[in-house]
Formats: sequence, structure tokens, C-alpha cells
Amino acid sequence: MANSFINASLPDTSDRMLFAVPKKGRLYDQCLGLLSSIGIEFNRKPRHDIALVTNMPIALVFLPAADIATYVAKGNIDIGITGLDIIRESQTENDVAELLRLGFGKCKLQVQAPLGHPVVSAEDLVGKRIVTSFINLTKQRFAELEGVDPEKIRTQVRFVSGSVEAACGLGLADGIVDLVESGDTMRAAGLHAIDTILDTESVLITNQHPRFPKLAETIKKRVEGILTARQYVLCQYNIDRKSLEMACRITPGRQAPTVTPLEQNGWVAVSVMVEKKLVGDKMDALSDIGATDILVLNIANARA
Ligand SMILES: Nc1ncnc2c1ncn2[C@@H]1O[C@H](COP(=O)(O)OP(=O)(O)OP(=O)(O)O)[C@@H](O)[C@H]1O
Ligand SMILES: O=P(O)(O)OC[C@H]1O[C@H](OP(=O)(O)OP(=O)(O)O)[C@H](O)[C@@H]1O
Ligand SMILES: [Mg+2]
Repeated sequence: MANSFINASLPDTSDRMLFAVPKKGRLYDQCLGLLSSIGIEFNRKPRHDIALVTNMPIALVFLPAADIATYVAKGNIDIGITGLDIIRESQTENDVAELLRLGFGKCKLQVQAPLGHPVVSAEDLVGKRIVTSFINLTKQRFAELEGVDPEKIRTQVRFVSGSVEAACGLGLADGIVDLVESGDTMRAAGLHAIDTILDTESVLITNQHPRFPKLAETIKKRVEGILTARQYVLCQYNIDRKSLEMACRITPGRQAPTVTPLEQNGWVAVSVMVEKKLVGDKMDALSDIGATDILVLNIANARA
């Protein structure tokens, strides 16, 4: 069960759900934005890694992303945000429950080797020197390639905590395993990707025996609403009732379009949710069938 923080200099969290978020790095800003969007209010003192939420029985715990899955799995933390890669690397996938994929922190864990060298596939690195922050996932991949258990691989896998991409240039490694988003870091280090171990993104997780199931469900529903709001826009337009069936095929909505009669004989107004990434094409198609006054409105929040 989660242990409340009993250190006298720390706030009493015994009656609060402990919610861990990355304290820095690539996920930090997105996590703060998400907390704000779901109405979680808190004041975090400088250098303090615990902040009491002022409007819900929650305590935010700011931890290194790499540690969050383990804390949640062991029940020290009730709910958290981290990367799928970290869950797999910390071998906690059987001990945490994935509530939602969050759509940010998307990247790939890839095997990388110096350009211009004869290494063109992960097989070419078997038995050689690999440097990574993801020891377990790297050993598993080379165990697959070598056809042995991870602890019996010939490939030499060494841990570094960051700036992994420098290892080949420094002569420490023949290849690396690291995260790739844009590829800028990889290319700047004269490396190229030769194998993808996994695709990752940030996820909301709890453990298998949550102490505050109802509150965790509330958080999940609020996050789901924000993710929906980010994925969709509200499209409104006027159309001749004769073309309404065609228009509804173009914009079917999540459930169905809202149709209201206009004060202009034979015309209706339609209001419907449309996926943000499709809205340009949908507006063109609506215009082509005679729709007018086509408006697109952002959605601040939503509940399915
Ligand atoms: N370049 C990236 N693009 C997208 N997501 C990333 C990227 N790098 C890391 N992540 C995600 O964020 C998680 C934490 O990585 P991050 O680099 O932010 O932590 P860190 O290395 O401890 O922090 P820092 O890089 O500030 O030292 C990763 O496990 C991954 O899920
Ligand atoms: O493909 P890109 O967009 O360049 O992103 C990939 C880089 O991002 C992360 O590094 P980070 O910035 O977290 O620094 P770190 O290596 O010190 O963790 C990761 O370790 C890669 O190095
Ligand atoms: Mg990093």
C-alpha cells in the first residue's frame, strides 16, 4: 500500500491520492499543461517535489520519469504519467494498469550505428559493444537476435544515464540504443537507425490495487475529455435540406450531427464534431455540395 510521506518537514499526504508526474525533461511541460486542463490546482514551492492539490484530495509527486512506473507498480504511488518505454524497461508491465495513452511523448526506441560503417542491421552488432540507458530492452532485443536468454548474450551492453549519442564518437561503443523523435540528435552525432525496438508514448497508469479507485476514474474521465477536445473541432454550417443526407455522410460526427431548421425555407443548420486532422478536406467537400457559412470552433473540453 502507498506509504504516506511521514517526514515532519513534508506535508501530510496520508489521506490523499499520490499522483506522480515527471519532474523535468521532455514530458514535464506537457504534463503540467494536462494537469491545468483537467482543473488540478496546486502551488509547488521551488525545489519541493511534493505539491498538495488545493481543490482535490490529491498530492502531486514530481519524480524522475524513469522511476515513476516502479513507484506505481509497488503501490507507493497511486497514479502516474510516464512513457511506455519506461514501463517496459522497468519490467513493470504486469504490475501497472494502463488507463489511457496520452498522445504526447511519442518517439521510437531504436538501435543506432555510425553512418559509413559496415554496420547496417542489428545483426551486425551482435557480439559488439552497445551503450544505452535502456539495458533490459536492449538485452532482450539482442537475446532475440542471438537466440539465447538475455543474461547469456555475447553482445556487450553498457549503461549510461544520458547523452547516449556521444558514445560511438568517443570510441566507447560500436552502436547505441536510444530514443528518437525528430532524429536531430541521431543525425548530429553521425548515426543512423538500423532497428526499431519499440514505439512509445506517454501513458496514464495506476497499480493493480488502487487505493482511490473512484478518484482515479474521475481523473481518467477528465483526461479522456481533454484528449477528445484536442482531437476534435466543432464544425457548423448551413445546407439545403435536399443536400443534408450527402452532408451527413461527409460529417457523420461521433454520434450524429445536430440539425436545426433555419428561418430560411428548406435550409438547415448543422453542428457536428469533426476530427481536427480531417477538417480541411471536410470543409472543401461541404463547400462543393453547396454548404455555406462553414465555421470551425475549437473545443475547450468534452465528455463522451
Ligand atoms: N525526444 C523525445 N521525444 C519524445 N519523448 C521523449 C523524448 N525523449 C524522451 N521522451 C519520453 O520522455 C521520457 C523521459 O525522457 P526524458 O529525456 O524527458 O527524461 P530524462 O532523460 O530523465 O530527462 P532529461 O532528458 O531532462 O535528463 C522517455 O522515457 C520517453 O518516454
Ligand atoms: O530525435 P530527437 O528529437 O533529437 O530526440 C531524441 C533525443 O531526446 C532524448 O534526449 P534528451 O533531450 O532527453 O537528453 P538526454 O539524452 O540527456 O536525456 C533522447 O535521449 C534522444 O537523445
Ligand atoms: Mg532525456
